[in-house]
Amino acid sequence: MVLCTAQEARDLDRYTIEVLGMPGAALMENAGQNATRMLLKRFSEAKRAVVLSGTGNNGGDGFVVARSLFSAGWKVSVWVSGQVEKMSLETRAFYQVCRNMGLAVSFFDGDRKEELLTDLQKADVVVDALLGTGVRGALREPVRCMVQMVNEAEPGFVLALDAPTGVDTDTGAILGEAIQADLTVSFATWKWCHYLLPASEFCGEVRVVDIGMPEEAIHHQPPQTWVNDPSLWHDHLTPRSPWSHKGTYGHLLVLGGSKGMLGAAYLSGMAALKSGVGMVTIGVPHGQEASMATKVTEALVWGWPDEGSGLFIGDFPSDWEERFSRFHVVTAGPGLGRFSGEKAWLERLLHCTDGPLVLDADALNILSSDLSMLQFRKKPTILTPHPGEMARLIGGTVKDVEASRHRVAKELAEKTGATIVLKGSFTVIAFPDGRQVLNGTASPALAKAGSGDVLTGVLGAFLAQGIPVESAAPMAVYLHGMAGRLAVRSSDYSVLASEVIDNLGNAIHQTL
Ligand SMILES: NC(=O)C1=CN([C@@H]2O[C@H](COP(=O)(O)OP(=O)(O)OC[C@H]3O[C@@H](n4cnc5c(N)ncnc54)[C@H](O)[C@@H]3O)[C@@H](O)[C@H]2O)[C@@H](O)CC1
Ligand SMILES: Nc1ncnc2c1ncn2[C@@H]1O[C@H](COP(=O)(O)OP(=O)(O)O)[C@@H](O)[C@H]1O
Ligand SMILES: [K+]
Repeated sequence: MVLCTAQEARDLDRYTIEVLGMPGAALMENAGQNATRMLLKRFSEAKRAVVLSGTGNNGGDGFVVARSLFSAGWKVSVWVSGQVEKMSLETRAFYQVCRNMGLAVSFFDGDRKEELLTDLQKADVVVDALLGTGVRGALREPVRCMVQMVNEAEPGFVLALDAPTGVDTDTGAILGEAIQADLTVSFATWKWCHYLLPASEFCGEVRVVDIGMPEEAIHHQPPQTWVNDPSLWHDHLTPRSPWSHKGTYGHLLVLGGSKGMLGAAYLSGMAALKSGVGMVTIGVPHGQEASMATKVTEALVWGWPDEGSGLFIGDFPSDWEERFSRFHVVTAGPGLGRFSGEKAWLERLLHCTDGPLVLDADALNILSSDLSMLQFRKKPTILTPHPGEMARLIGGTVKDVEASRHRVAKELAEKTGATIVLKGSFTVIAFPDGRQVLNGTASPALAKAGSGDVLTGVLGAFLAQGIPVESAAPMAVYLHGMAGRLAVRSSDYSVLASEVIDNLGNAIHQTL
């Protein structure tokens, strides 16, 4: 499913209407009808509704909802935030239909506050059709006053059409005040405000409905962002062939597991094995080999120079060249630690890894000192920072990252040529060509140390199975999030990273 900026949504509408010849009124009718259907699913008995309509096309959707609820036997009153003369052509047509059918339509210019407030307080449902993607700047009167009154009246249920009035479609900022919705029905595509904070907290549940926009419009002018779902990568999640063997599914090297952080590399390695990779070698400092070997029996363990410290040192093992030719993918970071000679070590790793390379955790912190190291890479590099690591990579703060996570991820991907997986409650995957995928499958159960190490392993495993990064990254993030949800038995307080690993099989099975 596509995710649009306001401009992209306008371009899609324009192409559908002006090039494909679809009447704008038909789209508006579909939008209003499908939003009404969502409401009628929730309320089996006729209720009292107040519809607040603006003079733009969002208001037109509101008039369609008002008429449809009225026809379904609801008591409906409509309040309009401007004059008839200001209405767009289609909106005016649907306003006229409401008048012709005898619906109560009032105009609000700030004078009839008491009347509007009483109406809002009596309503079971308020439909917000004041502003949609056409909003510009801080709310002006009388819209601002109407928004404030809805929030004051605290109606039982608020349905917002396309977006709650008062949120900026593209930045997710609040334009002074915003309507607190219970349900937002978005038309044809997702919009950024449904994901970005603080706007997303005003949307309530978000459902996207079809408005009859032909797929052709989306193919003609593909937006830059997609919401993660299996249709993006399902072709690569195929049943395993009965003729396959371990060599079919790739060999992954996991580098990490320094003294005191053995568990991180273990989690990555186990997650990779549970995600179908054929073979895993875990590279740990020499002193850690025995402990790792007793912890994981299914992986090979390879000792790296450590000078007896249990930490990596800035050297490679003598047999690295011969070994490296056998690995299809390398992941480095979980439990890697910081060590002397680390920058030269990472530079060498970037040079000698001939396949995809996933960098996480301390590998990212080492990289932060000099992003130009990435310029040598010919094969895909994937960086999987959490917001703290991302802040170090861009030389900013976590606040900068969280205020605009999609923008910082896109900029870093374009600047470095790497794929960026910026983790969080909504993980953003940004590709160097500007495309992005936003993930919504995760769970706060994953907000616990070790979850990121699991993701690194899942991603490494899919890449090692030959899945291109454009599919492997969204696939790994989606299934990791789903496994996090499936791991919740009693409470999301209690989920362990190892339980997320145990549920990867269920997540894959449910998606296959
Ligand atoms: N034909 C189409 O293009 C379709 C559009 N659709 C609806 O149309 C909406 C977009 O319509 P529009 O582009 O007409 O825009 P809106 O209806 O979202 O808003 C435009 C109106 O809001 C006013 N306005 C903008 N910023 C304001 C502010 N800060 N304070 C007070 N008033 C403000 C403008 O003066 C204008 O009158 C979508 O969100 C969707 O709901 C749907 O009906 C589907 C089809
Ligand atoms: N509140 C949340 N909702 C959904 N996913 C989350 C949430 N908090 C964390 N996650 C996910 O959990 C993982 C945490 O990764 P990270 O912070 O690197 O952990 P660690 O390095 O300790 O393993 C990421 O995939 C992130 O997207
Ligand atoms: K709205």
